[in-house]
Amino acid sequence: MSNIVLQGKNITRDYHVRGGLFTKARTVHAVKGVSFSVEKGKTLAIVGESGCGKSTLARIITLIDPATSGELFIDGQQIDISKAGLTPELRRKVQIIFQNPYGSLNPRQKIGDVLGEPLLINTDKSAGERRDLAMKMLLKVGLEAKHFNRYPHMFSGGQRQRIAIARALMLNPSLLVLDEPVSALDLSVQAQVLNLLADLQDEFNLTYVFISHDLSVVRYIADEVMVMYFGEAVEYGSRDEVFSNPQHSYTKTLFAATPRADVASIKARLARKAA
Ligand SMILES: Nc1ncnc2c1ncn2[C@@H]1O[C@H](COP(=O)(O)OP(=O)(O)OP(=O)(O)O)[C@@H](O)[C@H]1O
Repeated sequence: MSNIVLQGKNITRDYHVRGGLFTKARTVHAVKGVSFSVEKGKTLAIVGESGCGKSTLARIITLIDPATSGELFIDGQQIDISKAGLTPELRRKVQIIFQNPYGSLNPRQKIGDVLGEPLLINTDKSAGERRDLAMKMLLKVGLEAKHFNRYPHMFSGGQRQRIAIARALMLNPSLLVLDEPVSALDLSVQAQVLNLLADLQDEFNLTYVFISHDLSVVRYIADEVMVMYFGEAVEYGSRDEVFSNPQHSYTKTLFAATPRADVASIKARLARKAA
């Protein structure tokens, strides 16, 4: 059996922007024929500067937005990406985590209910089973039992991202798309959340697509790296290949502009934790 969880072939997305009083109508080629594949238990990082098309690609992979053309396969099954919307089966398999989880947490819902909701909607588990599984997951992501009955505003940014991760895992997905998941967090909290993601990946054999503009984070988390530039994948390979021998002039410029201190700091923290 193939070990590929996610495969994209020639994915393209054009946006038609209507003209205004002083501007002409135009087409934005946000994603231009991008292909990739990710094996089970591995992380593909998609990196590039603002506007390069990485979020558009994340929204296509999670069927939040349709593609203009191209093919997408999840667990070997071809998905119709010409229109948006996940089927119930795919909703179990594919989950997305955004930069700011607060926007997707209902301020009037207690965390226990936030975590139980995917089970309520997608399974026929009893209230007691949902409660037990929600509590288990809460502890798994490093939160405490006392947090179960608290509301989203009572948590820090890092804790909210842990809640979002816990909620995403409630249905045992095979693929997690993480769109700038640590960008809004302080560096020390970033390291903790990255560490948690790495632990969960090991434990559940999760597959990640990790979208980031931050090379130091990508260097830590990725197995494979795809660099996007104006909608195109200009570089694609294993992390070590891409970082040690970048081929495209854009990648070289991007790397030259990245401070190395961040990587060292994150690694040092992770090493301390592991010790
Ligand atoms: N709904 C839309 N309508 C028109 N153009 C869009 C739309 N969404 C994105 N774009 C354009 O598509 C291109 C890619 O945008 P996208 O958000 O995917 O980039 P990004 O690399 O994720 O940037 P950022 O990190 O700032 O979100 C940009 O030029 C953007 O302006």
